[in-house]
Amino acid sequence: MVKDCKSVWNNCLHSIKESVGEQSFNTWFSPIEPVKLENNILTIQVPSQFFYEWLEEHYVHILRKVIHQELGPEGRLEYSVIVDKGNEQYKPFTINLPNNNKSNKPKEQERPEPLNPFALNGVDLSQQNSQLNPNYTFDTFIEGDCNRLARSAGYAVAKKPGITSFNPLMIYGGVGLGKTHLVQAIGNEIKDTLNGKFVLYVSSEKFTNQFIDALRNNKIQDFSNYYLHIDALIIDDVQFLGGKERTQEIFFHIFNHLHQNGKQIIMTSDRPPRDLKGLEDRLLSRFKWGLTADLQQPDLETRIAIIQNKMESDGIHIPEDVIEYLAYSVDTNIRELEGVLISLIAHASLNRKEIDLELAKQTLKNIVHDIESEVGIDFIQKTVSEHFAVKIDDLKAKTRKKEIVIARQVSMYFCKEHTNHSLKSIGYHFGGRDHSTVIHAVQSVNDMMQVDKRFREEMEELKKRFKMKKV
Ligand SMILES: Nc1ncnc2c1ncn2[C@@H]1O[C@H](COP(=O)(O)OP(=O)(O)OP(=O)(O)O)[C@@H](O)[C@H]1O
Repeated sequence: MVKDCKSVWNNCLHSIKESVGEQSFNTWFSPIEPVKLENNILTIQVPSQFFYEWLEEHYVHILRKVIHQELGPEGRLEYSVIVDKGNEQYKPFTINLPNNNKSNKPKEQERPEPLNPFALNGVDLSQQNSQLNPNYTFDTFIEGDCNRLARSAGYAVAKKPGITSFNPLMIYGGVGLGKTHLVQAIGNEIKDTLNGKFVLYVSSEKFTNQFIDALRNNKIQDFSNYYLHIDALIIDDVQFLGGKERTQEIFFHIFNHLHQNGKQIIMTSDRPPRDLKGLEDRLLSRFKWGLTADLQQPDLETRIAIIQNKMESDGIHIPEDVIEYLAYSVDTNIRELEGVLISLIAHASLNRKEIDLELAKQTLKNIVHDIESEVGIDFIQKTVSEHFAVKIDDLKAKTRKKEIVIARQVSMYFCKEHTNHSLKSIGYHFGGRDHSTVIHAVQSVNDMMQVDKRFREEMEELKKRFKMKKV
């Protein structure tokens, strides 16, 4: 009896259905079309390269088994894959399923109806925007020591997406330190300079939810097609993917595809890749392929510049001493600083008052009290350096001049006494010194206070300054 491709494939499907779950069957096998059967080779048509890769990775053993069942040990399977090259027509060709390590040349196939690469869950997303906030640009992102590397790497990527070795670019840092702002600035810059590029910003949470929806609605193909057509993918808060195995799996394939095709991937995380929990090793190792750059807590000067810039762009005038007061008081993160600023402005406008130091202190008493319960390292460095008449920069420099060494040790001592910073973090704020230097400084100051009455009194005076800072 002569076998035809349809009946052979139907028999294969029958066996496959018994081995895979219903959802997987509907997602990965229902869309397949048998194309022909020649010389004991069954050719099946799959909607995309991605689809082929997925089958190859997840179902190759089942496919091989059912083909051998149907066509005997010499039976083979070939794929016909629909390939989309940007705006060109689909150009189908055939890929050989690894079987007995034989391979065939690609063959042309007709595709009845092209897929819409921008359709996701029934919605045509080509009409939607990139989810980028136009206010998050490089112009509004203030540069400081805390973000210099991340910013300049981001700028390089924005000018040549997919071309620099910073692919992927991973930006990490604590809450409210500007990760989203920076990666969106990169996205906006790519869109501005490279017209027509498809840039997408998506949070990992949204990506996960879209994937779950696609699974539920049998739209995995649309989901993957959509993501595979992106020129620059910005994915925020990847730590959120931890423990979500299936989402990681599809992200892994999307990542590989985009990377192999020279597309740019930009990610953010609240911690460095080595500390990400619940992420597969193969994904983590890819995260480290490009460049990882961190965002640190901004120093005083950067905080002042951020406030000035925001007020300028909002057309609001705030006196210098108020700006400095706010910048001193709120050294945790920029979102908090912005929150305090908004409260102050609201308070002034509701009560029809001028913004001055008094109003700032009054209005922000409660908020600032919480934040100021910890005196900042910047404030200690400033106060101590003024007291000893040395430059703040010298506290962080290598110089071993006696008066500077003392000022540095005293500053470290107060940082240890009055802040919650770890020894390591304190050392970091003093030119990257290690924790043993901080221990030594604290010990030296304690020793000096024991033997030198004048020094002890001086220290008592300084201590009051830190206490007075609390409102
Ligand atoms: N360097 C900067 N210059 C100007 N504004 C900044 C800077 N860094 C952060 N901001 C502002 O601080 C706020 C918080 O930043 P953003 O939302 O980007 O932080 P995040 O690190 O993504 O926080 P989360 O981890 O909570 O998502 C935003 O309004 C942002 O514009």
